Amino acid sequence: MSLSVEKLTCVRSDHLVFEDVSFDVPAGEALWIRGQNGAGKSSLLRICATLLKPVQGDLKWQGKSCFDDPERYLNQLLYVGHQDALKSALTVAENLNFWAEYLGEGTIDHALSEFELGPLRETPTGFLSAGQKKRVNLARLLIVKAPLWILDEPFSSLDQTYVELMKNHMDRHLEEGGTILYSTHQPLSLSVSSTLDLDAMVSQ
Ligand SMILES: Nc1ncnc2c1ncn2[C@@H]1O[C@H](COP(=O)(O)OP(=O)(O)OP(=O)(O)O)[C@@H](O)[C@H]1O
Repeated sequence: MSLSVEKLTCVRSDHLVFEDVSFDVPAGEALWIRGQNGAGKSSLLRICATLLKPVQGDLKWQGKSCFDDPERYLNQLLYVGHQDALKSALTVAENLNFWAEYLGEGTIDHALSEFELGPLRETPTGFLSAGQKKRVNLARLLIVKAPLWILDEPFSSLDQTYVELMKNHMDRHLEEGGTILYSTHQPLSLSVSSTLDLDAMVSQ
C-alpha cells in the first residue's frame, strides 16, 4: 500500500510553485508536508488526490500509475481538505450516513462515538462550529476506511483535546498498515513520520 511520487512539477496561473518533487511513502508510514504559506502544500496534496494535474511527473500507487487507472486509485484514498464535504441542511447523522452508503462499510455509530459527535447527531451541520464541522469531516475517515489518508491541515479549528484524539487516530491508522500524507503548521510527532520541506523547492 505504498505511494510514490516521481519528479512532480506544479504550475498555477503561469507561476511555478515547485518542481522535481519526489518521495515514497510506504505502508504504515506518514509523510508530513511542511512549508511556509504559498509553498504549495495544498497543491501537492490535491495532485496526490488527482484533483489537480501536474505539468510533469507521475504518481504511483502499488507501483502502478494512478493516472492510468484513476478509479482503482480513488477507491483507495480519502482526501480531507479545507472545504467541508457536508450538506449544511442535513444533520450530522444524515451527512455521515451518506458517506457510509456511498463509500463506507457498516454503520456510523463507531465514528460518531470516536469523534464525540453523539450529542450533535441530529443537528444540521450548518449550525455547527468550525471545530465541530471539522470533526464530522474527519469522522468520515473511520467510515470509509481507505488505506490512504490525504489530510490538508487536519488539526485546524480543533482544540487541543481533539488534536490529540486525531493524532491518536492517525497513529492507529499507521499501526494498521495505512499510509498518510498530511500538512500542518502545528508541529507534532506521529509514531512513524518523515518530512518533506517544500520551502526548499519553491520558485521565488
Ligand atoms: N486556484 C488557484 N489558481 C491559481 N493559483 C493558485 C490557486 N490556488 C493556489 N494558487 C497559488 O499556488 C501557490 C501555492 O498555493 P497552496 O495553496 O498550494 O500553498 P500552501 O503551501 O498550501 O499555503 P498555505 O500554508 O497558505 O495553506 C500560491 O502561490 C497560490 O497563490
